[in-house]
Amino acid sequence: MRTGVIIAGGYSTRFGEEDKAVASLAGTPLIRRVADRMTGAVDRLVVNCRPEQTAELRTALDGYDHPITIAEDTDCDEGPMSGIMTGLRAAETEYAFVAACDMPFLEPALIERLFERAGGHDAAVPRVGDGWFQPTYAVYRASAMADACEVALAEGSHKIIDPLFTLDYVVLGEDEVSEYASLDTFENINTPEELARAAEQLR
Ligand SMILES: Nc1nc2c(ncn2[C@@H]2O[C@H](COP(=O)(O)OP(=O)(O)OP(=O)(O)O)[C@@H](O)[C@H]2O)c(=O)[nH]1
Ligand SMILES: [Mg+2]
Repeated sequence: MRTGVIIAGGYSTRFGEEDKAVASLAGTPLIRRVADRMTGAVDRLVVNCRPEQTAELRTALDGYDHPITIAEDTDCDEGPMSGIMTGLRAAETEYAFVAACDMPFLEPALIERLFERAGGHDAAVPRVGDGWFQPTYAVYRASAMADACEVALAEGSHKIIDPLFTLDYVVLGEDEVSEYASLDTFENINTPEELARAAEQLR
């Protein structure tokens, strides 16, 4: 059994007034597009958000066969690492794929590969280009990563990559990633302009 965790507790400040998680990407709420891209590779979903987002996100995610657990932040605005921790704590499977709510071009084949490569380790994470890790497009052993995030947060770190470095992790380099996905798969949406461009790509 595999869980897909979507992190959505951010404030979308670059996006503007609207919560980007529910902004319309070619007619579909962004988070629903992300869930659509995940459901082929996982059995259940966990969505991390702030309590005030829950109703709207549930509506945006209505109608899936996959069970969906909402994991609300108790400490809000603590950054993505805190969201990953909260989401992974709610996962009931050994391994979970984690993605941000603003990555509409997730590739199920690459998600599958990340699960395969994580087996027997604590994490599998892509690294493409100039050494950029993609910790919000990675598979984790849920309890190990949640514990590592808790330690990092307690130490005052908010750098999302810090907990990974304390784990037994496998890196998927650009060559391996490219066998499964185009590098656009890591694109994330921060502004209305980027959302409009993503809609163009989907036409
Ligand atoms: N739980 C939680 N998730 C967060 C937090 N900050 C960001 N995220 C999530 O982490 C992912 C990447 O973050 P950003 O692209 O910076 O999103 P954001 O913080 O909402 O947007 P900006 O305010 O424009 O930076 C998104 O899925 C966010 O929802 C936070 O403080 N708590
Ligand atoms: Mg942010």
